[in-house]
Amino acid sequence: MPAVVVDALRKSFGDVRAVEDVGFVVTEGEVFGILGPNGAGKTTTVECVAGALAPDSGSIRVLGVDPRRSPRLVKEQVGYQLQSSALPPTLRVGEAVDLFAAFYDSPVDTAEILDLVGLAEERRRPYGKLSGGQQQRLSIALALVGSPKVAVFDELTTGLDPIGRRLVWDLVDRIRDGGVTILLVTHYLDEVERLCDRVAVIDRGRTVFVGTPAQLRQRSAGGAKEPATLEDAYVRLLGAGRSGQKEES
Ligand SMILES: Nc1ncnc2c1ncn2[C@@H]1O[C@H](COP(=O)(O)OP(=O)(O)OP(=O)(O)O)[C@@H](O)[C@H]1O
Repeated sequence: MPAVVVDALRKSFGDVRAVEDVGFVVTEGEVFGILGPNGAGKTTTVECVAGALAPDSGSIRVLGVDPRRSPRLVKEQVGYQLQSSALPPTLRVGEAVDLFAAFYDSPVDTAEILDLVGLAEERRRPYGKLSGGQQQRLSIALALVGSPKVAVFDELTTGLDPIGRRLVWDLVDRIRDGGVTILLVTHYLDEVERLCDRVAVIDRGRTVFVGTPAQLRQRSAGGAKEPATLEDAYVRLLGAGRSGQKEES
């Protein structure tokens, strides 16, 4: 059974059509990247998958379950990484994990999860005193507290230094090795190459590509010379959909 199936998803906010027609299938156990320009509809899509938003139309299945029909079941199966700024600065690391653990019937052990994300030593530190990388790793811990089968990470490494990014990448590897399927919204093509088995590219609310990073390169080569980097291939793919707009040199 696929972990996540999104088909013909559509979602508007008032007059703004955030998602027009998005579809993809995520296989169990893979790290699936979601790419696209600012405002393309990536966060709206994953919020629908996590059951945080109700789609206007289209269908979503998470491990075979429709989040609209069984929101509680899906919320138990999906760990959604909270935007880090949402926590009060005086809340201690261990308290934050205990607080989130209280929402689940059988949460993971606080010490175990802090050990996994490398924050065992920071258990008594207030959230506001953590570095950006530590805050991100805490947000990952909070997403995993309920032992989800699917984890959704939205711009996990934005603003982190190279060492912090690598720590988070290693952590994503370990979470995948633990059998969790991961949806990863990102703007970084090096991150995609490092972590993702397959990606969906969303542009102006529509899926314009689904496949492996290698297929993304091949597709945008289109007979011409293969793009030098995955980022070149991605820019070329999106540029092709923008007639009348020229890339700046
Ligand atoms: N709650 C909301 N109310 C009104 N408009 C919204 C809301 N959430 C998103 N939008 C709009 O929907 C569109 C898609 O937003 P979304 O956040 O899904 O894009 P994104 O691809 O995640 O962008 P980014 O890469 O900048 O995070 C944008 O035009 C955005 O302004």
